[in-house]
Amino acid sequence: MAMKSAASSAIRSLLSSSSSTFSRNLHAPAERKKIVGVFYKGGEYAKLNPNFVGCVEGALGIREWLESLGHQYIVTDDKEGSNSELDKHLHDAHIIISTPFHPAYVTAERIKKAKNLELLLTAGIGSDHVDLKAAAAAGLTVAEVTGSNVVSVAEDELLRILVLVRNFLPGYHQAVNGEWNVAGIAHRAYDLEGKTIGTVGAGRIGKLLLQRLKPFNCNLLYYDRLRMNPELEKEIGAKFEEELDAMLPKCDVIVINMPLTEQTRGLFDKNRIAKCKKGVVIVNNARGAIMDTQAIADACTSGHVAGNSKTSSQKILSTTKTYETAIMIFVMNNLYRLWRGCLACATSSKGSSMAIHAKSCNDSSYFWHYHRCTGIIEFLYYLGSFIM
Ligand SMILES: NC(=O)C1=CN([C@@H]2O[C@H](COP(=O)(O)OP(=O)(O)OC[C@H]3O[C@@H](n4cnc5c(N)ncnc54)[C@H](O)[C@@H]3O)[C@@H](O)[C@H]2O)C=CC1
Repeated sequence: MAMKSAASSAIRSLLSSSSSTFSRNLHAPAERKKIVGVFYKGGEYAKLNPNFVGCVEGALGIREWLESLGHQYIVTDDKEGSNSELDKHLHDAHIIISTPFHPAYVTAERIKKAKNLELLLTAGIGSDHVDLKAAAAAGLTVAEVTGSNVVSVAEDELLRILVLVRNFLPGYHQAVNGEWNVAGIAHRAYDLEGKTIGTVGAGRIGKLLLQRLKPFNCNLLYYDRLRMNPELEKEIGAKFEEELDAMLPKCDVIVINMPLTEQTRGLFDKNRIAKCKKGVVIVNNARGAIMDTQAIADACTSGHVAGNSKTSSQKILSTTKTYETAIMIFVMNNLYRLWRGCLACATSSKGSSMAIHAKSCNDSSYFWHYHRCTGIIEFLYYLGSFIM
């Protein structure tokens, strides 16, 4: 209910907005649109929290609004293969909404089938599930809600660093199994204080992580194609590294916070992992494909990497046999974090200041719109500009 009333007030304030994107579309003739939302099933958990809207049952809390405007809103979790519910609706869908937690992979083949498609909207961060070149060629707009869950993610990264550096998991398993073997934990449990921690990518999430790490009295480094302004760098207390390969051997902990692009796919291959300090802890917050799965599994096996935490979708869990094997072997030093659908529930309702980061693919060179908006409003703003 809270989300629904937030949505209604957001829409009311958007209607009074004089923004060019919005007013352009307000003057366009009203057309009944077909919107397909692809989310994971909430199941029993959907009933536990009325604000848990990021699932099929919650439908992002926008069903009432969309239907009151005469639009058709199909919501499904069935997205794989040509017989999927998603594919059944592709031919006449105008808008597809998806999340990185249960991504609808919009391939060139799907784009070709979707003759009416106008907007691919991610209720979250990252558009790597969309074939951007094919979307650009088809004149589609691809938009994501940059900044939407960055605090949740930065806090989660801090948690994962601590879990691995403090060697929390074996202790947990001992407690659960009624064991007491202090040496089994203590031989590789460390303090964060005094450790060198480097983030590869220091954008919204990377910066928040560095800010959170400052009180731990660590030596903080960052590598990014863009350097922070000197005041911010000083405030955060992190040192800029111009070369990734020069930073890696210095780090006890490496956190990956950059998007998956053509430049970053496979960035952490065998050779690059070999450049890291022996016993390094790696927390990959970004997409799995930045890391060579076999290379990281091998490095865990050899002990070159002492701890590894990655985010993953279920698909990767169930299909990457090699890595599953590695998980079995290295259950103690691998922390495998499943993406969580905390987005719409925990973060957007806070109404913190955020930005829409929309890639408008009207020609082959993307140009970028930036709108400063508030929480869930940014998502509705972009959707509204296509349907009202
Ligand atoms: N695991 C999770 O639950 C989540 C993961 N993410 C992932 O985290 C990534 C980062 O998110 P944000 O910090 O919000 O993005 P952002 O766009 O604010 O920051 C990304 C940073 O990476 C840098 N960068 C990009 N390509 C680079 C390259 N080739 N070389 C050097 N630096 C490069 C950019 O300059 C920028 O500073 C997302 O793209 C997404 O894949 C985001 C949200 C949730």
